[in-house]
Amino acid sequence: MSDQPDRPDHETYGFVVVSNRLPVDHTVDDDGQVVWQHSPGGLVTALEPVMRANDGAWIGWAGKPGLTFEPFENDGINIVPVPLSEEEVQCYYEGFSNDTLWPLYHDVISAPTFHRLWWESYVTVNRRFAERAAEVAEKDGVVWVQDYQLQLVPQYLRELRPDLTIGFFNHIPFPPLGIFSQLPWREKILEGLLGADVIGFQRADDASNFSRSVRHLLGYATTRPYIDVPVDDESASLSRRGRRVRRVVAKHFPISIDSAGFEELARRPEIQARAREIREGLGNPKTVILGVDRLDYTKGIRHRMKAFGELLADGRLSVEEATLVQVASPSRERVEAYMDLRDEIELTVGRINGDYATMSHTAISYHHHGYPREEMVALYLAADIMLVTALRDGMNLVAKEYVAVRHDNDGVLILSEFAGAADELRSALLVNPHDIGGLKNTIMRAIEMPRRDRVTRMRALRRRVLDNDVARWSAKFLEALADVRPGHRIAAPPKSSSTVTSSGQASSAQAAEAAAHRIAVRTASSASAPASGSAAPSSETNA
Ligand SMILES: O=P(O)(O)OC[C@H]1O[C@H](O[C@H]2O[C@H](CO)[C@@H](O)[C@H](O)[C@H]2O)[C@H](O)[C@@H](O)[C@@H]1O
Ligand SMILES: O=c1ccn([C@@H]2O[C@H](COP(=O)(O)OP(=O)(O)O)[C@@H](O)[C@H]2O)c(=O)[nH]1
Repeated sequence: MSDQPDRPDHETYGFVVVSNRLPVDHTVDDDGQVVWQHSPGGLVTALEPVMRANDGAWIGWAGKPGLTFEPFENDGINIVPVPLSEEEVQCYYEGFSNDTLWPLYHDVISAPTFHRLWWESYVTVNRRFAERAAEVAEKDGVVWVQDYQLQLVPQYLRELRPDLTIGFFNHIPFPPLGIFSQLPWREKILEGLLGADVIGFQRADDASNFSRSVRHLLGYATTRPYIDVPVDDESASLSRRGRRVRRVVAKHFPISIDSAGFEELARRPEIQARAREIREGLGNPKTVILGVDRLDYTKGIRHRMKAFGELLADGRLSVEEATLVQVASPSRERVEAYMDLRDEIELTVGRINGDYATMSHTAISYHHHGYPREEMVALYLAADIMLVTALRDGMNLVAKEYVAVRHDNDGVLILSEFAGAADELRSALLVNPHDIGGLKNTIMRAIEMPRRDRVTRMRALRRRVLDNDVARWSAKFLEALADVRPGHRIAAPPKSSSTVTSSGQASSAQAAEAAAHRIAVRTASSASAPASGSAAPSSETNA
């Protein structure tokens, strides 16, 4: 156990976020210049505004193997990179994280692979992230660990720095006991997570699945939302069974987006003009249907194409009436299941377009590309129907973004009941994507829905998304952390991002303020870092 020295010889922070991915990826452009590009996925979308509002540090991997960087500042965020070797990218990231845990935690839609070597790499990398967090966290600080790639970090970090308050948030589903039990290292994963003070999940079902696994596999007592973890510490509190325990909270905190930020973009004239241009480019079909996903087998892209293709085949739709725009942003491209999926989808797009497209209208406008936020907002504005058909999804922020930008109160959201967002967005048209007949009927219902009904539904959806934004999510999580360690001084500053709710109130600010009253706010020490975006690689490494 190495407690943080009172005066470390490097920058430390009162609030530290640890995630596999940093908000920026290291890329090199055609002229050989280093460009820090926005990283893919919802985790980054959600955490960026939280980090911008707080003077903390973000620890993570820069998305390329073999590179080491000094800490730097990018766009107002202090970045502390953790290196991964080529072998670790293969075994820890592509292997254990994305070919073992990802399919296992998403209903085994694809078969998970179990390799002992991958597990060993996962352990090694989790230790490295924990050690880096132990170095940069201020005494009595808050460390907030993110997602399934880092489930052992809370335990290792607690061993290294018992003074810290540790949170963990799982962005993907937590599977039912029957599925989780397949994992050869299941107890180790549970023990790893239980190093945290608060373990957050997207849905109430995820939290219940986790508590049930703890009860059955570790035999610890659970009383929702608490889990009593036995400890060898005479100062720890006594449980009802007379054992010394540390009390951990496991509950749901549905993640969200910077709703006001998205709405603000949608009100810009140039983005509205771009939306019109997109529709014109598609030949002005009566209805534009939009899908936006990482190219991932959990997203049900095949199912939605099957449904759309059948509607064209049945003659219930024509390409003049409806175009499906599918953005499939590149993801995990070296994992076999993702390569197979890409082949299958692109074959399907080719077939459907070959059969039904005309010289003036395409059936599916397919884009294997990652777009910047402004273009995403223009696409959302251009779309009459947003089609989210995930077979299983932690949350699905795309659904919330679509709602946030529709300040005209128009547009229809079709949402899979297997996406976490379906727990909150009950006024969407909810679908079971496995039921292709039902999906086809729902698409037709959305196309034919009278404006009055569309507006009623969209208004209700917007209330949810504007009131429950990402600042409120982080404030609630940090508040739960503060409650778990009463009397313990927490150095996290939970400031809010600027947000106005549908009712015109500063909801996130209020939530954050409430949290702030319960937490002794202390300003984190500031980072001395190279100028914004100017980090230079200090060495090549095979970490
Ligand atoms: O980092 P990658 O391997 O490229 O993957 C991108 C991210 O995908 C996952 O996102 C999840 O988090 C979202 C926000 O909570 C949620 O809406 C979505 O349902 C999840 O799938 C993954 O969990 C992240 O760790 C990845 O960075
Ligand atoms: O071309 C794209 C495709 C997606 N996204 C963003 O990626 C995130 C996807 O998050 P979601 O929770 O829907 O799914 P995930 O990819 O995290 O599983 C959303 O913020 C999208 O706006 C983006 O910026 N550009």
